[in-house]
Amino acid sequence: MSRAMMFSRPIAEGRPDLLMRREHTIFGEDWGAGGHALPRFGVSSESGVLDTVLLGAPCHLSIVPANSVSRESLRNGLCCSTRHARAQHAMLAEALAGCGVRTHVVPAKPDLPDLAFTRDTTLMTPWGLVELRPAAGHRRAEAPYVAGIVKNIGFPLLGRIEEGTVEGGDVSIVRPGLVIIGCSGERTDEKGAKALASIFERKGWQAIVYRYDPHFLHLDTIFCMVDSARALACTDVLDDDFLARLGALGIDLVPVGYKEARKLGCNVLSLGKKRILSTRDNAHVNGRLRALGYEVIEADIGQFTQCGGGVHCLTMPLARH
Ligand SMILES: NC(=[NH2+])NCCC[C@H](N)C(=O)O
Repeated sequence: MSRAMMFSRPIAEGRPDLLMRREHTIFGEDWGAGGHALPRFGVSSESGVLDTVLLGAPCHLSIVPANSVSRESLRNGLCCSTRHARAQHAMLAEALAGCGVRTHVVPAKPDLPDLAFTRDTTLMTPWGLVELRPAAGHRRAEAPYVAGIVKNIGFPLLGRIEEGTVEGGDVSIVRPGLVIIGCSGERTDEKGAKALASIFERKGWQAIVYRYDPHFLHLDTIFCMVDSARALACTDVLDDDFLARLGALGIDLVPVGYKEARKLGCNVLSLGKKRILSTRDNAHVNGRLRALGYEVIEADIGQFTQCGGGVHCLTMPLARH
């Protein structure tokens, strides 16, 4: 699909009110004479070249005992330094910018301690942004807040999840036409998974719902695409039927151990063109990726991993080529 198609077609589909402007649509931010600028948007895979990403300011980050990793951090007496978190986050943003990725940052809000984990509250699809429905009580208010900011920047909203609960860490847009939705029953539940699946199915996509144990916070802590046909996978944890299904879908798996997954070793962000943004603490996983020919860019994000989230959780792609 040409770049122009990729970004212009969904605009018309997601925003019927913009149909009339379709003829002015040129790839990028140019709407032609008299039109409003609409940023590049649309994500149809986890590994297309990353153009634009959403980050959230971590000024009020704290370790909320809402997942197994963060509870362990608290047991071990760890705590957050917001100064340190901000410095690490700035480095992450710099690493992205250094790779040619545009970033938008959602401003911090005192009552939203996990706002930096932008992955979970909204989801950019090929057709526009979906406001998700977090299950975690302390994260519920993030979704409308973040969706409002993204809309104000100029990105089109496709809709919102109104039934059940869905968090974006459970969504893997594997490749055009195929999405996998993790469902632990705690963060993403059956109703929410179904509601999100139907958005994709209505567009002719296959949506696979994978049920797993809620000990693991989100699917992206145990399974993460690094390429159109390769994923990091905590193979000891993922069940055999699912592993077989991934194999049948032509997805090659790079095994990641349970302890590495707890350190968010699976939780990487593909920048496309065999470039992976990963956590500095996961030397073993990074080494394996390098041996497979990937360029691995390491980010020191210890302040965030102790809260249970890694690079994938801290980033929500808004546009990929
Ligand atoms: N996509 C992810 N895995 N996000 C991690 C979010 C971590 C956050 N502390 C929470 O419990 O909600």
